Amino acid sequence: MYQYRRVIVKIGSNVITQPNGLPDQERLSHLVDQVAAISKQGIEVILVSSGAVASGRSLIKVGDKHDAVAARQLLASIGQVKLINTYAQLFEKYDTLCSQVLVTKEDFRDRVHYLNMRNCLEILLQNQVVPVINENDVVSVTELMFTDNDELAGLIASMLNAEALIVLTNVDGIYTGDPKLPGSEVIQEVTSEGIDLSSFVSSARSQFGRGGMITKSSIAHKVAQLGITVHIANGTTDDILTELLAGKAVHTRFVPEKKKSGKKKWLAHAENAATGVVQVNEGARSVLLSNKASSLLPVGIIEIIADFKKGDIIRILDEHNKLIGLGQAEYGADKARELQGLKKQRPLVHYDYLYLQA
Ligand SMILES: Nc1ncnc2c1ncn2[C@@H]1O[C@H](COP(=O)(O)OP(=O)(O)O)[C@@H](O)[C@H]1O
Ligand SMILES: N[C@@H](CCC(=O)OP(=O)(O)O)C(=O)O
Repeated sequence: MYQYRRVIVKIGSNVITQPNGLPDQERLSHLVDQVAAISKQGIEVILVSSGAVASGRSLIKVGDKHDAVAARQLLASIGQVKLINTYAQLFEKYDTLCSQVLVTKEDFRDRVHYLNMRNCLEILLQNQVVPVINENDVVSVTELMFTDNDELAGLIASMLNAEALIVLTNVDGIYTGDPKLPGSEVIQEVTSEGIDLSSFVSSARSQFGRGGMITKSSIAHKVAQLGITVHIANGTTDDILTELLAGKAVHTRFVPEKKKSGKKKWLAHAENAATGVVQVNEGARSVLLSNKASSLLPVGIIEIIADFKKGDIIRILDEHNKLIGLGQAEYGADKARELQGLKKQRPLVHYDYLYLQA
């Protein structure tokens, strides 16, 4: 039995799309029934729902004169109207309002913008509204795109301090091999020191999925590291949400580590907003990655690789150029070069504004 107060539920394209590419209205309706049931238990639910492109396919035939990006924009822009209206009608049966929130990666880059979005979502939840979030496919093309809605769901779970992220896909969880092969089994629990999933997870994606299990498992790892439980389960299984929360559904659960602060959660997803890059020596690396709460001190810095200003987000590399963390700089690159290698100097990044990943 899982006791959660706030849960993000991500619904993948394949869960609500029929094999012919059209929306699966029955599945959508059953999922809303389940969301209504768990909301009645006092759990706040936020939906991150794919399905705009699929819904668009049911309304318009895209000629081959458009490239893939234009076709996706066309289908998603038309389809989102149908998708959100379907949700609104389904929630109306429970006297529940839902809302539409369309975002791009840019919305998470700037902290003020990020906080504005978070405030709006909190106000919606305070008014018992179910936010239905999706990527704004009309404007987020190429570099502005999330890898897929798994990444978006991870960002939202971190932003709203959810206790759990439930990722609904079209398989029971992460398998020990190709889910279609008879010998493959569902991996039911994943811990940070546990098995390396990369040998099990192939780049294969389902018919309408975008990210595949590779993005799902890497996002799940990162979110669990921030202290949020991640469940990957089969959204096409009847009663999956209610059964999972009751501890009865076979699925993959990522065990959460110690809860990180809101600022650290924001930093964890902020690599795209980073400007500066600094390289630290082995001594600094081992202190930073130890369980001791340490700030990044100039004595451990061996090179300022890319410039930055006070307050910027910087990437922290070890001697092998591996990213070990992200942090907010207390002062700019010029000052950092002056203090580089010196003892007893002000930290470049204070511990509270430092996110580290082994
Ligand atoms: N080890 C694995 N276990 C389970 N699924 C896997 C694995 N490796 C690859 N996959 C594929 O990942 C797909 C789910 O990801 P994706 O297609 O992005 O779905 P969604 O639309 O839910 O995001 C599965 O349908 C399966 O084909
Ligand atoms: N914004 C897109 C979402 C695409 C996407 O991320 O799909 P999936 O990998 O199935 O979650 C849509 O609504 O179709």
